[in-house]
Amino acid sequence: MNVKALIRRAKEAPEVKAKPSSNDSFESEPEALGLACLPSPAWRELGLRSAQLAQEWLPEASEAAILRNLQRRPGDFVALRSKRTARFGGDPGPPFVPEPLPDWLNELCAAVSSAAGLPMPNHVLVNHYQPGQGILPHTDGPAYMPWAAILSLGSAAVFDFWRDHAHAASGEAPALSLLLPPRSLLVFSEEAYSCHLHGLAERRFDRLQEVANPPQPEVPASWHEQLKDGCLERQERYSLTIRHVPCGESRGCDSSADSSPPERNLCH
Ligand SMILES: O=C(O)CCC(=O)C(=O)O
Ligand SMILES: [Fe+2]
Repeated sequence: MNVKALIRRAKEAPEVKAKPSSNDSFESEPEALGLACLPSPAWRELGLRSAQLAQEWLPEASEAAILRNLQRRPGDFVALRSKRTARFGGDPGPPFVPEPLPDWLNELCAAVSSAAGLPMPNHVLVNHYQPGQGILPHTDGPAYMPWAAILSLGSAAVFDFWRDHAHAASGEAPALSLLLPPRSLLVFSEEAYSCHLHGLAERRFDRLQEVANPPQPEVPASWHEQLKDGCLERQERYSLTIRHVPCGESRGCDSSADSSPPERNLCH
């Protein structure tokens, strides 16, 4: 049978909904994260103005709850060449087509907003990487307010900043390499957001010697199995890129929430 016939037959067949088994969590409600009273984070600025990192920001129980919430909804993800992604909050456009965030992501966004002193985020992109996968150097662009918060879950990975496209293509060392441990929150804005590129190399091992923030005073005992000759082996990692899509009249959505970034040239 050819492909057209297979498609016709699939369309004509009655829709059969898979019945979840009793231990299947697909139908269960997403969990709250318990983030109401997080202590103020200890931010560290690490070699690049307007980039700061809070290590051990998220409690382990909240990390586990986020991962369970994401694993409950495999249909939210699309597979790309080098990762899987799930988008919450709508198409950033333009035009921005806002969609409400699920309650547990609103809870996370409120905690990020209060920890980093940022406006309430309205958009979350989840990236799911297997060991060896990464994301090419890029900027997040003008669709968002000029800041991003990245929450890492499941594995540490090294996150690089590059001065510009020529630098990223030059084969030289990045302007800054940061170790993002699981449960850390990276926030970057202004120059670091608008001028620099950022990305994660597609490799299985990250060299700890090359990062601006090697583990202090020593590598945590729970990482020892992944540590070989000063290199840390990546595990499966999720990152949540938490941002705010401005919602001005010109973008075709609620102007009362207008928070378009001012036009400023920050790059030298
Ligand atoms: O996974 C990461 O840490 C980076 C994600 C990122 O740069 C993005 O979503 O734009
Ligand atoms: Fe990005």
